[in-house]
Amino acid sequence: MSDGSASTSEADLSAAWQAAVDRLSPGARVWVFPAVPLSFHNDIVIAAVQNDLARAQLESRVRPVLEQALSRELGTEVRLVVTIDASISPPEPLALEDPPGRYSALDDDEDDDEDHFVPQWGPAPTPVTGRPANIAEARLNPRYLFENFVTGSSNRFAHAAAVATAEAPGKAYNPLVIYGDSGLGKTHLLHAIGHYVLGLYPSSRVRYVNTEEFTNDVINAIGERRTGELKRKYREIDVLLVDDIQFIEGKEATQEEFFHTFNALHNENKQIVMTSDRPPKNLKTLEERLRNRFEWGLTTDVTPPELETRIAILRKKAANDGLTVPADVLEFIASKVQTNIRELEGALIRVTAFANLNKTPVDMNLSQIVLKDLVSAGGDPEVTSALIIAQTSAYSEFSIEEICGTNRQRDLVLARQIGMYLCRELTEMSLPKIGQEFGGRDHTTVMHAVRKIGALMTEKHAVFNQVTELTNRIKQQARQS
Ligand SMILES: Nc1ncnc2c1ncn2[C@@H]1O[C@H](COP(=O)(O)OP(=O)(O)OP(=O)(O)O)[C@@H](O)[C@H]1O
Repeated sequence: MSDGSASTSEADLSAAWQAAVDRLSPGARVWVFPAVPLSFHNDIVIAAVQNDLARAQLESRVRPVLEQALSRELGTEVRLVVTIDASISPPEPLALEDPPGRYSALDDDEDDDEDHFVPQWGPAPTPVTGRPANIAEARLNPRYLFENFVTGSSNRFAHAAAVATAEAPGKAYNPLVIYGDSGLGKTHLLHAIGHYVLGLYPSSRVRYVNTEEFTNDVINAIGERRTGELKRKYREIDVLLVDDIQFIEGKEATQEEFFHTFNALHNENKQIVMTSDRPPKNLKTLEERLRNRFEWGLTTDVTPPELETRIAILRKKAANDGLTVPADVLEFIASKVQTNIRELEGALIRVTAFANLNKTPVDMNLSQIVLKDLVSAGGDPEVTSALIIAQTSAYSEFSIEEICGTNRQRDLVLARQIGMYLCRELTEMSLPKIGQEFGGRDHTTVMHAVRKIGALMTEKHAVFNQVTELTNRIKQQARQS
C-alpha cells in the first residue's frame, strides 16, 4: 500500500488499520479497540490510546501481532508507537449492532429500558466486544471497567484477583468472593470481570445478578412452576456474577436453589464471583454447606481507600466526565469523605453541578459552601428510607401513597425520583431494596432515577435546590430522632 517513506492519508491508514485488526484473533482485538491510528510516516505507525493502562495492555499483549498485521497491510515492515491522548474517542467495535444511546436529561420517562446502563455525562464508555446478545444478557454497566478502577493498597489484591479470574474464568479462583463495606467498589469489580471476559471470549455467556433479584426469580419460578426456566437462566452460563450475597441469609428456598446452581456451575468449571458486605464465615444464617463452598476459592476484601487513592479516584472521575476541578478542591473533597466512594463521587457531582448552574469556576470557596454539611462536625446521622419518603412527601406535598404509587404526573415523577436518588445517596440500601420501598419498583427504575437526578442537578437550579434542601431537612430530622 505504501513504502512508508511519505505520509499516508488518514483514510488509507484507517483502512489499513482496520484490515490489520480484522486479521487478529478476537481476543487480541480487545486490546486494539481502544486505539486510534494517527499517522504513518517513515515506517512508523503512531496510534493513540486514552490512558496509560490501555497503552500498557496494548504493548504487552498484542504489539508484535499487530505490527505484523500492519506490516502486511502497509506492505513494509512497520514499527508501532503508542501515545496517550486523553481526548481521542475510540471507534465502536463493529460487533456492537445497537449501541445504547446517550441518556437525555430531558426525557422524563421513569421506566425507560434500563438494561442499557448509560452514563450521565462525559465521554462514551470504552466499548466492550462480544456478541450483542451476550452483552445484553450480561447486564453490565459500561462504566464499570477495570480501566476506570483506581487501585491503591485498599483494593490492590481484590483488583488483581478479579483480573486473574477474568483472564482465566473457572480456572484461577472459583469462587471468587469480594467483601467489604458499602460503596467501596465491589459491584464495580464484579462488572469489570464481566466486561473483561466478554472482551476476551466474546461468545461466552456472562450473567450479572443481584441476590435480591435471584431471590425473586426463585420465588416466582416456584410459584409459577417454571423451575426449568430458572435452571436454564442461571446454569447454562459460563460466568455468574452475584452481587450482595449476604441477602441470601435466612432465605431457605433461595439457599437451596443457589446451592444447586453453585454445584452445577462449579462441576463444569464455570466461574462464580460473589460480593458480600462481610466474609462468608460471618454470614450467620447461611447453611453450612454453602458457607463451606464459598470458601473453596479465594476470599478477598476491599477496605476504605486512603487519601491518595481517594484523590486519584476523584481525578479520574473528573477526567472521565470532562470536568475541570482544581487539585486543592479534589484534595478538599477527598479529605472530607473518607469511607464511601459513592459519597465521594456524590460530593464531586454536587460541587461541579453547583458551579455549572451558577456559571462560576469550581474553587475552594464554592466547594466549602456546597459541602458545608460534610464539613460540619458530628458525623452523618442514621437515615432510613421511611424518613426519606416521609420528608419527600411533606416537601413535595404529594402523599406517601402517591410517592410510592403509579401515577406518572410530571411533578410527582420528579419527587419520586428525587426520593429514590436520596435513598441511594443517604442510605446503604441496594437498588432492588430501594425499588421495593418505593412501591415495588424494579431496580433498573431506581438506577434510572439516580442517574437522571444526578444529571438534572447540573442543569436545573430548581432540582439542585430541591435536592439540597430536602437533604438538609432529612439530616436535621434524623439528628433529632
Ligand atoms: N477503586 C475505584 N476506582 C474508581 N471508582 C470506584 C472505585 N471504587 C468504587 N468506585 C466507584 O464508587 C461507586 C460505588 O462503587 P460500588 O457500587 O462498586 O460499591 P459497592 O462496594 O458494590 O457498594 P454496595 O455494597 O453499596 O453495593 C461506583 O460508582 C464505582 O464506580
